Amino acid sequence: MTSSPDTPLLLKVLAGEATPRPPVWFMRQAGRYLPEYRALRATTPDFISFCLDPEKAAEATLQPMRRFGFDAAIVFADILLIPRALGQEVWFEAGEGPRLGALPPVEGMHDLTAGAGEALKQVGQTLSIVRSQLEPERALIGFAGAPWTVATYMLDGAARTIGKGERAQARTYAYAEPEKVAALLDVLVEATAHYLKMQADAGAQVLKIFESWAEGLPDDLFESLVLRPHQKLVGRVRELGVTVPLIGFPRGSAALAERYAAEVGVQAVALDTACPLEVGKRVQAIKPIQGALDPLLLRAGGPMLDRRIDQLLEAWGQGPWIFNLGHGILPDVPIAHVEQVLKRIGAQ
Ligand SMILES: Cc1c2[nH]c(c1CCC(=O)O)Cc1[nH]c(c(CCC(=O)O)c1C)Cc1[nH]c(c(CCC(=O)O)c1C)Cc1[nH]c(c(C)c1CCC(=O)O)C2
Repeated sequence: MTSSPDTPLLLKVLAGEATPRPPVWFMRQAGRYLPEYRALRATTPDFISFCLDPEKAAEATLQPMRRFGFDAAIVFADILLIPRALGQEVWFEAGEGPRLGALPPVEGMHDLTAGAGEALKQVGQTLSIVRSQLEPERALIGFAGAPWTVATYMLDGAARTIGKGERAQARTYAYAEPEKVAALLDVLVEATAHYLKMQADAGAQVLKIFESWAEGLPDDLFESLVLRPHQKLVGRVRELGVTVPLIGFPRGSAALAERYAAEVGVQAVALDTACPLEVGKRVQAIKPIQGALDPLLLRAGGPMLDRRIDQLLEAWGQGPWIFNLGHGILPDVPIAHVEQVLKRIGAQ
């Protein structure tokens, strides 16, 4: 099917159409590197309350679109809204990141299946506001954390290791209490499927699944904690009638990325910074890829930045590819470096 001139580049790539340049958006493109974000954020210091204020969250989503004209907007929200909606306390310590209260018993968790639950309806409102203000040629992305990544936060709770690469506590549970962890993942699959459906109904044209903690897993755990739950989630999302394309991001698992691409029914695979160009090419032979500029190179800028963009264009530019970072943008990235990238790609 050929698309209209208004069809966003991102949707064209995800549908397998050739495009004159890769679509560009950045993970965490809304956020602290933007002075306008810092000013808006200061009006609601509590981060969760900010995420659940549809007017403010929509404004934060649109800020980077106005400034840079990225090809896609990603709704301003957080993966930790799901544990909160399920009944676990979530808060953010200034300068330290997320903290979670005691894990409620799986049987007692709130049911999110009816319209994704009251605790998340604001995210749908944010999406509707953004869609009504976004030009038709820009895509709107909704998202959720993948079951294992969200589970690591739920299991690690207030532990000091939270947010560290090892996810030591959660992984120990995965070995010591496999049935309990499997039951938690099943609850998350179901809740997340309904949450993603609600987002598609509210105007999200693409949905991204963030598996930020796929890193460092031995292959048997990768299978039980990542591959199988992603397959279940994709299956449930489709059963619920969602037709929009899905992007999976199994961060830190380049060695297993081809398997992920072949075995999980997402439409595209997002690759992280450490994924070799050769591996990206092999994944690209299976389905469209997204990635994977080093966020630290974006911070550094200069000729090395141009050189790497050229390398990425050379390696991946002929196939279906969405230009992005390998992980989130850092708060101290100079705005001029973002502009440098967009110019080099031909997007500005
Ligand atoms: C693991 C994870 C989280 N949240 C998210 C992930 C997966 C992506 C990844 O791996 O980075 C996803 C996320 N979080 C946020 C977005 C918004 C949309 C966008 O990408 O612009 C998205 C897509 C806003 C946010 N989420 C958060 C901020 C910063 C908080 C602030 O503005 O005060 C933003 C803009 C807070 C957050 N939220 C989370 C952490 C660990 C932190 C603290 C770290 C930090 O401060 O950067 C959990």
